[in-house]
Amino acid sequence: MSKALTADEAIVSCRNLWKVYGPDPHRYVSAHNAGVGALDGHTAAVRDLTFDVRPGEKLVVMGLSGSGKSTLIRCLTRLVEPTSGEVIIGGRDVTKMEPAELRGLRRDECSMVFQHFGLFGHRTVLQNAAYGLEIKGVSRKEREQRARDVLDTVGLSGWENRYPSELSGGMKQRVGLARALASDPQILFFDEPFSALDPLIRRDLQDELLRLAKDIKKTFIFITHDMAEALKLGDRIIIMKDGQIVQVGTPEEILLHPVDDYVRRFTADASRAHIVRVGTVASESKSISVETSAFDAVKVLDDSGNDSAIIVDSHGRPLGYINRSKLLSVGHNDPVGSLHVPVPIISSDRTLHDATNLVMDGNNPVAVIDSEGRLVGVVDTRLLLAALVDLPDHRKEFADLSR
Ligand SMILES: Nc1ncnc2c1ncn2[C@@H]1O[C@H](COP(=O)(O)OP(=O)(O)OP(=O)(O)O)[C@@H](O)[C@H]1O
Repeated sequence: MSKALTADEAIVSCRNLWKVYGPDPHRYVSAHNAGVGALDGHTAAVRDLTFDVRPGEKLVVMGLSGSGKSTLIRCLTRLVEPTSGEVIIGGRDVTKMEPAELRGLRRDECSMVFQHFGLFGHRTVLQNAAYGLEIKGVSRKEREQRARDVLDTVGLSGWENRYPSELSGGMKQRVGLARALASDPQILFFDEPFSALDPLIRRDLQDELLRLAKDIKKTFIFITHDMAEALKLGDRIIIMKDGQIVQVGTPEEILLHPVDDYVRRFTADASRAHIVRVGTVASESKSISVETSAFDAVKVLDDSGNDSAIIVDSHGRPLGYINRSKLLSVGHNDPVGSLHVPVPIISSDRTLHDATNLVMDGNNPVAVIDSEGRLVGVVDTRLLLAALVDLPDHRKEFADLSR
C-alpha cells in the first residue's frame, strides 16, 4: 500500500476534507465526529477524505457517477467551498486563503480542463489558448507567442485563427488543454475531459496526455469514471464510493489486490498483461557468484532448498542459469562460471505482455533486473500465467506449487 507522505513531500495534501450539502452541514460533520450518527436531509458528497499528491504525479480519482469526484476536485481550489478540513497546496492551506490569494492560486498555480471544454465561442483558438495569460496581464505579443507554442505542443498549429464552432470535439479539448498549459501551472486538474469524445479520439488524447506528462513534469489530478482510463493514465488511483475513498494504489496494486468486490468489479475487464510489471510478480531467486565452485554451489542449493540458481557477477548482474543436475555432473572444483547456460534478461519495469515471448521461448526462467542491471528475481511460465489470471496471491501460489 502507498505510505502517507510528509507535508514536504506532497504538493497537495487533503486532511479530513468534508463537503456536505443540506441545511446544517457543520452540524452534520460534528455529529459524525461525535459518533452520534448522520443527520437526515443531508448529502455528504465528500466524507472525511485524507490523501496526498506527490509533485509530478498523475493521480486519478475514479468512481461511479455520484461518488463525489467532481465535488472533491472542485473543493481543492474552492470552486466548491469545503464544509471542513484542510487542503494544503504548495505548503499553504487553501481553505484559509483570502479571495485575492485564492484568485492568484487559480490563475498562477492550478489550471482546470473540463469535460465540456469551456471555450469562448466568439474568440479564436489562439485567443482561447491565450485567455489565462490575458487575465494575468501578459502583453499581447508575449501571450500570443506562448499560446502558439502550446497549440503546437497539442498538435493544433495552423488552427490559430479558427473558431471553436469549426473544430471537432477532440480538437476543442486540445484547445482546452493548450489553454490550461499556457499559464504554466504547477498542477493541472482534469474533470472527465475525454468522456464526451469518441473512443478513438479519446485514446489519441489519452496518449497525447501521457506524452505531455513525460515532457512537462506537472502534477495531474484527473477525474474519470472509466477504469481503463484510470489504469492507463494514473501513477496512482483513488477509488471513491459514496464520498469516501475505498482504495488508493498504483494500477498494479488495484489490479492485483482489490480491497473489495466494488473495486474487483471495476478491474474485471482490465488487461493485466499491459499493466502489471514483471518486477511485481517476479519471485526471489537464489543467486550464486560466478567464482563459486560446483561443490559449494550444491551446498548453497541444499541450504536454500532450491534446485537451480542464477549465476551473478561481482555486481549482482545475472550471467546465466545453473541447476543441480548440471552441478553434480562436473568436478567439485569447477567454477560455476564455466557451467551455466545463458539466461534471458528482462527489466523489472517491463509489462507481463513484454515478457511473454521471452518466458514462453525457453524452458528456463527469465532473470529480472533492476535499473542498475542487478538481479531482482526470476519469472517463468507458471508465474506469468498465475499473474495473468485472477490468483489472489500468485507469488505464494507459485511457492506452493514449486514445493
Ligand atoms: N449542489 C449540490 N447540492 C446537493 N447535492 C449535490 C450538489 N452537488 C453534488 N451533490 C451530490 O453530491 C454527490 C456527489 O456528486 P458529484 O457530482 O461530486 O459526484 P461525481 O462522482 O462527480 O458524479 P458524476 O460523475 O456524475 O459527475 C451526489 O450525490 C450529488 O447528487
